[in-house]
Amino acid sequence: MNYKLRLASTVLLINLFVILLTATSAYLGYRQHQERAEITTQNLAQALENNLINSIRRIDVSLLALLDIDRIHYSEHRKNPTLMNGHIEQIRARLPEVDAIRLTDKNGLLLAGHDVLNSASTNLSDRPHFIRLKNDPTAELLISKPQISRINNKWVIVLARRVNHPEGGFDGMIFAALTLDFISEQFSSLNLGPGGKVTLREEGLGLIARYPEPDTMHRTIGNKDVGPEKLALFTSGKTQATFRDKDPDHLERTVTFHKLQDLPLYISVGLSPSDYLQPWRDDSLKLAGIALLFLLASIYATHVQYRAWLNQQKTSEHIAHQEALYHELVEDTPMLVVRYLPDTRIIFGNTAYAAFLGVPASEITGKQRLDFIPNESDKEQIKTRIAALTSENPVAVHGQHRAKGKNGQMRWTQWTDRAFFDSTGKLTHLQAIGEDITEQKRTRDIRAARMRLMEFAAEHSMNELLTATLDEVGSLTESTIGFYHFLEADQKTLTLQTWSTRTQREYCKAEGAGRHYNVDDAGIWVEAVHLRRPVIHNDYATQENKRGLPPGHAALLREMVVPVFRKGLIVAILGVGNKPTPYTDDDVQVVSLLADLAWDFAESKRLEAELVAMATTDFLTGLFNRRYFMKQMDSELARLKRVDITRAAVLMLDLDHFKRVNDRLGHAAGDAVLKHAAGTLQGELRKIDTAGRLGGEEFAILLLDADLITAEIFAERLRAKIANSPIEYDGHTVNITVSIGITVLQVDDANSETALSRADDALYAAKRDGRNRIRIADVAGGRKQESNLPKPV
Ligand SMILES: Nc1nc2c(ncn2[C@@H]2O[C@H](COP(=O)(O)OP(=O)(O)OP(=O)(O)O)[C@@H](O)[C@H]2O)c(=O)[nH]1
Repeated sequence: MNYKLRLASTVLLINLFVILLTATSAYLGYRQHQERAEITTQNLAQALENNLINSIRRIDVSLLALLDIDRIHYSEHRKNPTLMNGHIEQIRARLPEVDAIRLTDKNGLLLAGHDVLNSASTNLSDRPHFIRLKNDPTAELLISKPQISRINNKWVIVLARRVNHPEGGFDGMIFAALTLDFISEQFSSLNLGPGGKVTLREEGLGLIARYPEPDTMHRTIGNKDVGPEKLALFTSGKTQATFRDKDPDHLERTVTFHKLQDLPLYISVGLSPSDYLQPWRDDSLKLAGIALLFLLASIYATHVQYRAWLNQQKTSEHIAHQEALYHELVEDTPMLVVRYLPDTRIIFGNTAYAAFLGVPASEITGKQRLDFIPNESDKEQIKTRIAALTSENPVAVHGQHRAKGKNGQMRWTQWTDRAFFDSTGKLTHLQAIGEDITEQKRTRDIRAARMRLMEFAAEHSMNELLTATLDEVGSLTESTIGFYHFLEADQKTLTLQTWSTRTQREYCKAEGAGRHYNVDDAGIWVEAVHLRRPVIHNDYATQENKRGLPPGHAALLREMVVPVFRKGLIVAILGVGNKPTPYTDDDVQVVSLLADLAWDFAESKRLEAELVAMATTDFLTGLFNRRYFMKQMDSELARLKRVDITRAAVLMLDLDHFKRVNDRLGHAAGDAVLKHAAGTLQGELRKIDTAGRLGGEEFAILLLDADLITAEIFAERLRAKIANSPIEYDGHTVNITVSIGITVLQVDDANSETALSRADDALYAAKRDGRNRIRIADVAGGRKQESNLPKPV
């Protein structure tokens, strides 16, 4: 049942009940007043009956007494009837209701009694009661119909008795006359109310007396008009009844109709409902008024209530609509939405949030938001953020923290928390909207790491760069172990390259850098090479193929190794280990990216080194080329010019009769001789010295911190070494010698070429002088000097 119908029926029922109650109460009141009226009429009728009967009995007794007196004094009274008057007056004085008592003779002529003397000729023989008394010797007291007295013209009724002659026979009538006025007066003493009515009727229903008396009373005396009820009752012979009747005067009354015992008189007492029901009417009207007021009040209250309900309905609908919109919005958004209480108990989490946590949406409510945040510092951070929200400062707060996502994965999330307060300023709940920024953060972190590594690469060696890469990978994946090893093109030989700083510090007690390692001899950490894909061992202890760890290696909980591919071949592997939580595909992505980057850096470092080498080195002998050698000389000469205290010697060398080797044994043999000579030469140098091949079979040496004497000693040692180191080539023993020209750099030298040509001149001198010997340039005047050292044999 809808509210409207329920409200209407409730109010209707209440009102029906009130109306019923009012009606019942009114009806009962009516019944009570009606019954009371009936009882009152009965009591009044009874009282009147008693009064009248008493009077009549007293009058009758008085008449009988007078008859007795008359019988005793019969003869005297008949002789002088006035004698009787004294007795009559004496008795009448005790009967105030009686107007007159009189005596007639047998012919109806008045003999004695009140005013009889003045009306002696009055004859009553025609009166019906006289005739009846005359004719009926057994007649008792007779009551006449109302009649007008022939003596004083008053309306009276007469109570008469037969007078018998002492010797028998009718001898007249004694009677008492009651004025109707007197009876009416008796009635007037009753309090019947304005509509009340009392009547006395004789046996033929003729009216004797009535109260209130109408103005035309004399015309209504003897009137037999009665109400239908009364008539029916009378006809049925009943002597007493109480009923509602409508009188000929058209007034309805409650009437008690009573026959006066054995007397031929009927008394009727009627009370008008308009009188006795007046208090009931007043009460009922009041009650009805109250009921009406209640009805109106209830209708008004219902109306107000209904309006309020309608408003409430509208508000509820509006709120429900807003709620639906909010839920739709919140459920459709890919953002994570969670509403929670100040103690972080969740009251709502959207689908995206549930999916993020990997918890069924239905189970989220009631859980603590902090339960999904494993990191203690993050928890503290959130509590601080919540505390910062007050009703005075209700702005949203932003922050990032880690959260335990689906399958226990650690995810980075970014949140905006907003607080809601009630009207008293009390914090009721909070709403946080967030997103999973793990990918973004990873991309950002990787980009930052790349930038750092690129900067780092410019200033550091390949190995330093690889270590730095491993340190970055370690912090991105929360790993405490990291290693980077190269794989040769045979895909079998690993070259142990480097480890992360932390690994070197905490784990790798065994030295292994540069060691070659056969893939087939390695443990499961090289599975990535066998399987040619990234491999994760999240529970290292349960792995069957592990071969154990070298002594001094800390326990390995879990590891992940990714291969680096170039042109279909694995060129390197990067491994990490001991992350506190399991490694995931996300880690593979991070590690792969940086491993690749590291390889590219390593490659470019290698190429760079190659290019440098190519630019400075003679490809056949491995000595520096002419350009580089001259550059070294330039810088040394510049230093000399700058400081003027440094010393440097320059040696020019040329193999003797080298052409013959070529001619005799071929060009390859010549190359071999050149290499051999270069090797011997290089072997004699200190680290600070520089040797270069200037072209063909011509070499040069720059000896730092050396004067002519030192240079000469060195040159001689070199000459002797070469001369005494024949080379075996293709079954031939090739003996070679070398001629050397020496000079020193001088502040005055215009450039390197100046010094070099001086040495070259000395060399030419050595050749000219017979080869396999040393000549020193005359630095002062450019004169060639022969060496003081022993001559070659
Ligand atoms: N095998 C070989 N021969 C070279 C190379 N560069 C130059 N030569 C040869 O070295 C020889 C140099 O000959 P020459 O300049 O006549 O000098 P020589 O035969 O050593 O005689 P002297 O210097 O006078 O003792 C030439 O035959 C060049 O072809 C090289 O890189 N390899």
